[in-house]
Amino acid sequence: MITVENLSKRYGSTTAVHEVSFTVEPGSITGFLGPNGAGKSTTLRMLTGLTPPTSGSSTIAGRRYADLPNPGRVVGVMLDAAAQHPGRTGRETLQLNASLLGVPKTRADEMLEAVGLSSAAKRRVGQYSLGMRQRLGIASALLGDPAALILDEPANGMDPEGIRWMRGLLQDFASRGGTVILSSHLLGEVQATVDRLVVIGSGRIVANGSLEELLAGSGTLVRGLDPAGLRQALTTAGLSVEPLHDGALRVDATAEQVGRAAAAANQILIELRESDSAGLEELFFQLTSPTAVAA
Ligand SMILES: Nc1ncnc2c1ncn2[C@@H]1O[C@H](COP(=O)(O)OP(=O)(O)OP(=O)(O)O)[C@@H](O)[C@H]1O
Repeated sequence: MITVENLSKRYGSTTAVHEVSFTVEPGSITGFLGPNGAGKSTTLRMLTGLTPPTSGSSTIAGRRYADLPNPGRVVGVMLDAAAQHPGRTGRETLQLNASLLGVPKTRADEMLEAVGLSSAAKRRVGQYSLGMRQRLGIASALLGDPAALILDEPANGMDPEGIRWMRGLLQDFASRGGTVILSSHLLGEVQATVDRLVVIGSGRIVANGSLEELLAGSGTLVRGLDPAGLRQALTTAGLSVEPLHDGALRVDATAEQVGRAAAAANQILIELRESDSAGLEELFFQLTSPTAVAA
């Protein structure tokens, strides 16, 4: 289990992370979602002892990262796949990391196999694509056979096939009781992979729950020919309405309730969809927009 309690980080007058708290349970994959600059990397760096927090604390398997005697055997970390030494081959990279961790060097080839890089084992990392470096980073994180994984933007640079592959690998890891947190700035990239979401905007947690809960909470999206008239009609019908951009409205009701209320007021609908991923994406943008966070 990973716990984060009231973590804050200030850089001078900039608050990068403000009182962030959440837990990541074993057997689950949590997506840590937020736009660029939201505070994801800073939070993950604090969690892995690379950045000292201004206040607050975090633990992995019940201990602070700095107190883990051999952290790589407890938690696999990939924060910057591009940071691997470009002059070493994939195999050398993993063999070196294996010796640092105190695991047999043979683990290197096993992990290369596990991430589909066996045929590129002897190539220099500098010649790897970003997607291949992500795979190598994941292999490196898995070397110590840890119970938890912390991955910063692992899908970045991966093609759809790579993302599908990663999904299978992480779901298998979690199904064996592993704890996974992975960050992303794109909901669509991780939506099919994660069970839970922690959404961060401008350094603050703005949503936290299972994908199901958040989907249900995203309500119904509706758009009408006459946005103001439609809003009025829905409000009059007693429904809770939140205007989104482009004249769309988010309503805390089923599509049928929205359709009926609109029909009763002779409002013409041009779009009506219930709590699907598009609705969640919209909600995500709403939640993380600077104005929403400031409100
Ligand atoms: N070392 C630093 N010094 C000063 N400000 C920093 C430092 N590191 C991060 N920040 C600021 O903290 C905020 C959060 O940055 P962070 O990198 O954690 O965001 P992020 O969600 O990971 O974004 P991205 O997806 O772009 O990596 C940003 O405003 C950033 O400019």
